[in-house]
Amino acid sequence: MTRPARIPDDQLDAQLNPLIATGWTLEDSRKAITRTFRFDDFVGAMGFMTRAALYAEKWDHHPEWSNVYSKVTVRLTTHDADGLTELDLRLAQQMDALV
Ligand SMILES: C[C@H](O)[C@H](O)[C@H]1CNC2=NC(N)=NC(=O)C2=N1
Repeated sequence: MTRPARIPDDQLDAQLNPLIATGWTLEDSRKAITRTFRFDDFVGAMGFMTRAALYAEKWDHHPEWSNVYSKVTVRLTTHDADGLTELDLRLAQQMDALV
């Protein structure tokens, strides 16, 4: 399968703007974005992870994430491209749409 290329650095800020607005932050030398999602309880957090996981599988693009009770911390990057690609932006947008 063809993997998307890393988004050129001079285009990154413009493309990330809508995600920065919802709480994503750029990290790791501009190679990853992270956001912490907070829910009412563990069931809310697990429901989010379960729904997001279906998109991760469908798009063959998987988050790095951790869960502590009602909190889910997500880090998105494309390992194959060693940086951010459109797949990360798409998954981030989808996660935003789930909350
Ligand atoms: C073989 C398989 O398509 C690859 O390993 C996929 C799976 N999921 C992935 N997820 C992420 N976040 N980055 C990748 O490079 C990646 N590669």
